Amino acid sequence: MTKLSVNINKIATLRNSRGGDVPNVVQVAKDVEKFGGEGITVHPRPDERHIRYQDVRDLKPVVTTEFNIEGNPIKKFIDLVLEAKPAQVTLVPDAEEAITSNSGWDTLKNRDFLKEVISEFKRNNIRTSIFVDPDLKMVEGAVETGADRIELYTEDYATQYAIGNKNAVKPYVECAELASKLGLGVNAGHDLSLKNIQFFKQNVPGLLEVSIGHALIAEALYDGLKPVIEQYLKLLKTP
Ligand SMILES: CC(=O)[C@@H](O)[C@H](O)COP(=O)(O)O
Ligand SMILES: NCC(=O)COP(=O)(O)O
Repeated sequence: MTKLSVNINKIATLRNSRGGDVPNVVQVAKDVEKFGGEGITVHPRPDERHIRYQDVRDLKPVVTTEFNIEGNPIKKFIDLVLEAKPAQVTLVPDAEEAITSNSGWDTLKNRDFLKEVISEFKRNNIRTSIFVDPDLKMVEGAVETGADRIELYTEDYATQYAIGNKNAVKPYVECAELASKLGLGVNAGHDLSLKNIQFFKQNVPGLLEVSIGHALIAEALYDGLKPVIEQYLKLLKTP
C-alpha cells in the first residue's frame, strides 16, 4: 500500500512570512496525522527559509506516524538527523541557493560519499532513501550506496502529464521495476498533485510512499486540509 507523507515546508513558509507562530507547524503536523496523513516530511534547508532546525526538534516528539527528514547531507544536516533520529532520512543533492529541489543524485560519481553518509544513518537505525532522477543507471548506482530506498524525482512526470504526455510515466515504471528487482524500496515525490497522483500510482509498481507538499498545501487553500488529505488517500488506495 502506498503511504502518503505530507511535506509541511509551506506551512513554515506561511508562518515565517509574519515572524510569529501562526500557523503553528507542530499543530498542523498533529492535525495532518489526525486527518489520516501517514507520514510527516520536512526539508530543513541551510538557509532555513521555511522549516527551521528547531522545527525538526519540536516535531520529533509529536510525530506518531513516519517522520521523514529530507536534505542535502551537509554536516549540520547530518548532525540534526542523528539528533532527531527520524524513521527515514531522504538525501537530496540540491544546491543551497536552489529555489527548490531540482535534481537527483549522480549515484555513480557520489558513490563513496553516499556510502559513508548512509552507513552512519543505518548505524543509527534510520532508514535511508536517496533522491534520484528516473534513470536506470542511477538506480543501479543507488544499490552500491547501501541505501534502503530511492525516491524517484517526479517533476518531469508532473510537467509532462500536465500537457497530456502520459508516456512520461514509463521511465518511472522501468526504474521502479529495476529497484524492486535489486532490493531497493521505491518512494516518489516532487510536484505530485491531486491531478496526477492516481495515474502515477496505478502505473508505478511497488510504490511504498509518496511525499507531497507544495500542491497539497495549495489545494488545501481552496478545499481545506482534511478534505484534500482524504482525497489523496482515496486516490492512493483505489486500485
Ligand atoms: C525533495 C523535494 O522535492 C521536496 O522534498 C522538497 O522538500 C521541496 O522543497 P521546497 O518545499 O523547499 O520546494
Ligand atoms: N520529496 C518530495 C516532497 O517532500 C514534496 O515535494 P513537493 O510536493 O513540495 O514538490
